[in-house]
Amino acid sequence: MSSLPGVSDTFDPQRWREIQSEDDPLVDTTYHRLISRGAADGVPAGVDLPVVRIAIDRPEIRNGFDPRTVDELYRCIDDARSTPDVAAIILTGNGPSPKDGGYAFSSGGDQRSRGTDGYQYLADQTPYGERGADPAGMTEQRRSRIDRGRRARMHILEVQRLMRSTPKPIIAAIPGWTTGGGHSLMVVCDLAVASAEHAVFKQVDANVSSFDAGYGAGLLARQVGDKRARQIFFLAEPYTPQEAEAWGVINKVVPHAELEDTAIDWGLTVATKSPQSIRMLKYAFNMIDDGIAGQQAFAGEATRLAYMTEEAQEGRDAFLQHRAPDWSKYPYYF
Ligand SMILES: CC(C)(COP(=O)(O)OP(=O)(O)OC[C@H]1O[C@@H](n2cnc3c(N)ncnc32)[C@H](O)[C@@H]1OP(=O)(O)O)[C@@H](O)C(=O)NCCC(=O)NCCSC(=O)CCC(=O)c1ccccc1C(=O)O
Repeated sequence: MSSLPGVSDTFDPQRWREIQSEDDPLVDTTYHRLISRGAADGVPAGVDLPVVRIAIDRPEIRNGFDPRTVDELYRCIDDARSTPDVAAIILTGNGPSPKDGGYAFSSGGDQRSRGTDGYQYLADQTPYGERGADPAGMTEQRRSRIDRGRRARMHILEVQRLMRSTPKPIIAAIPGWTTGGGHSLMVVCDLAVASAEHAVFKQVDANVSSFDAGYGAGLLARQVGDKRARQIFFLAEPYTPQEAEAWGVINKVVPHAELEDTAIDWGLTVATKSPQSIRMLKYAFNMIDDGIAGQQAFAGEATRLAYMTEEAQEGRDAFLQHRAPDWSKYPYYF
């Protein structure tokens, strides 16, 4: 775990305030809100800016994630998703490792926590959802079944779905190794910038008998083309940030020292755009690959837009006033 406030060598503590929960403190991740430096940001120093930074904070194991890490990622992304003045989210990995100086975005599932039916919480970790679900009088058989289901998880996939349905761009800032489930998280991010000196990509799933056959493989193929995606998975060879950029896996390679500033600049640039346009565009980009779930997300926002029209308000008012709606003012646009 990194010692705050210098959580990473590309992290500028002057630009961030920590978001922490006293009741349920984050252990495996860090969560920060961008704040103004004053004149350089055009608003008084210390004022919140519309970008957050979420980082896996397990540099000793190349930011591999276990079930608790996954719970925390979910909590942080959900908080950022539902904070109305946050426009963009940076997802990264803290580092370098205090053990050997290695950098990582994420090495994927913590293989030490992998059991026979999923990834296991350690004995001292409280599985998310444990609270309030322990009815008295439970039989031993039922308790054992529930415990087993709670303790063996595959829920990084829930994080992927949350990232996908979050109507705000998620920017991967990639300081180093990006492998396995970490590679898949990067694929699900909307934009990605990587360190020229330290980023290395390698899709190792098949080396350890795992396979992200969802977004990790399917969306990657959409991004880089079918043959290249097969190469990345079947050969599991390391590839460079320059190759990642050329193949379309990431958007840009920058000097390591500029990694987080570039991600911040992109986040702040997104924040200058129309929130409605960004929301509709993200869902539009997702829709073809997400099937009816993608259509539902886009359609929900279309419904919100429709609710803003006088025509929709006439429908609501007519119902509440026990009268027939009067559509006569509204043309059949074509
Ligand atoms: C990432 C490496 C290529 C980096 O290599 P290197 O720089 O030489 O460092 P190392 O000396 O190997 O590593 C340093 C240190 O970290 C430990 N470590 C690294 N990665 C992990 C990890 N994933 N789990 C546990 N420990 C890890 C390593 O053992 C060293 O420890 P020491 O004590 O110092 O020896 C290289 O490290 C590497 O290849 N790592 C393993 C990558 C890997 O196998 N990842 C798992 C792939 S499978 C996966 O991610 C599936 C999870 C998932 O997303 C998923 C998919 C589908 C359904 C559900 C799920 C889910 O819910 O999880």
